[in-house]
Amino acid sequence: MTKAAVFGNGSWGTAFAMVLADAGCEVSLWGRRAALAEAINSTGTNPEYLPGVELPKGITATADPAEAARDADFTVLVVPSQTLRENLAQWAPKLAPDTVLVSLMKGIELGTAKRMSEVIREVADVPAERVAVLTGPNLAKEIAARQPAAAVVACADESVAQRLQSACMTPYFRPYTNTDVVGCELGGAVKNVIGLAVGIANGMGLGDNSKATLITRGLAETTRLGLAMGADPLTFSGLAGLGDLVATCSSPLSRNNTFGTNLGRGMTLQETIAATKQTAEGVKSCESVLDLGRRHGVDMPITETVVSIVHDGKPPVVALKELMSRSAKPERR
Ligand SMILES: NC(=O)C1=CN([C@@H]2O[C@H](COP(=O)(O)OP(=O)(O)OC[C@H]3O[C@@H](n4cnc5c(N)ncnc54)[C@H](O)[C@@H]3O)[C@@H](O)[C@H]2O)C=CC1
Ligand SMILES: O=C(CO)COP(=O)(O)O
Repeated sequence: MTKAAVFGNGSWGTAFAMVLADAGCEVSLWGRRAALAEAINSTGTNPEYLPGVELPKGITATADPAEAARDADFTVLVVPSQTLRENLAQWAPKLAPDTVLVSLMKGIELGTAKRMSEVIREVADVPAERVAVLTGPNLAKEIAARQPAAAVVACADESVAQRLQSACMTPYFRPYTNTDVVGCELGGAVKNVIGLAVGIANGMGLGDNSKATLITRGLAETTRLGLAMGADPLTFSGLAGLGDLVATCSSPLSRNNTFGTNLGRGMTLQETIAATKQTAEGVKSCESVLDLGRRHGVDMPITETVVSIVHDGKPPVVALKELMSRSAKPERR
C-alpha cells in the first residue's frame, strides 16, 4: 500500500489527506499542536480547519514529525510558504530515504524570491526528480465535500508525476501530469495576487468587466513572468493558470479574494489581517512576486498595484486611477 505523510493539517492539508485516503493510501497527517492531532484521531474530523467533515478511514494524525515521515512514499508539504524553510530544516533528517517531496503551497519566499520547490531542493538536498508540485483550482472546502475537480501534478521526471497521479486519483479528483514545474508553481503563486486585486475591485463595488480585465491582464503578467523564467506559456492556459485564477477570483471561499474584498470595502490592513483566520498567501507573496518580476526585468503592473495597496497603504481608488492611466500599449507586450 502507498504511504503518504502530509505535513500541515490546515484546510488544504486535511482535504488533500482525504483525497489520498480515498485513493487508497495510508496517510499520516502531521500538525504542530498535539491537542489538535488528538482531536482529529478521537473525533474522526478536523474540528478546527474542516469542522463537520467526516474524515475517511486511513488517516492518522500526529504531532511527531518522525512518526509522520516514517516509510512515506510521498511526503506532502502544506504549511504557509514563508514557514517552509524553517519547518523543513527540522523535518529533513527524519524523512524516509527515497520519499518524493510534494509541494501543495502557493507562495514565493520573501527575501530570496524562490519557488517552494527550490526551497525544498535546497533544504532537503534532493534532486529535481524527487520534488513534485500539486496545484490547480482546488478550494479545500469543495474538495473536502468531494465535489468534482481537476488538478495538475508536476515533476521534472514524468514517471514520478505519474506515480503521484495514481496515488491521488479518485472519482472526484482528477490530476493531470505536467513536467513544467516552474509554470505550475508560478501559476499558483501569482493567482493569489490577482485574487487579491479582483477582491479589492469587488469590495470597491466594481462589476464584471473590471474583474474580467484584472483576470485577463493578470494572466498576461503571469505568462510574461513565466516566459522570462523558462516556463511553457501553454501551462498558463491550463489548470495551474487560468483554472486556478477562475476559481480564486470568483469564489468567496478564497481567502485571498476575501482579503481583497475587505480591503476594497475600506477595512484597514490591520483590521483585514485580524479578520483573516487562515493563510492568505498573496498578502506576503505579492512582495516576493514583484521582487521576482524585477529580478527578471518583467513589468507586473497589477502585482505592483496590489503591493502599493496592501503594503504601502495606497487608497484603492488612487491605485486604480494610476493603473488605468498607464501609457497605451499593444495587447501582446
Ligand atoms: N485552502 C485551500 O483551498 C488551498 C490552499 N493551498 C495552499 O496550501 C497552503 C496551506 O494553506 P491552508 O492549508 O489552506 O492554510 P490553513 O491556514 O488552513 O492551514 C495552515 C496550516 O499550517 C500550520 N502552520 C501555520 N504556521 C505554521 C508554522 N509556523 N509552522 C508549522 N505549521 C504552521 C497551521 O497550524 C495549519 O495547520 C498555502 O500555501 C495555500 O496557498 C493550495 C490549494 C488550496
Ligand atoms: O488555491 C486555492 C484554490 O485553488 C485557494 O485559494 P485561497 O488560498 O485564496 O483560499
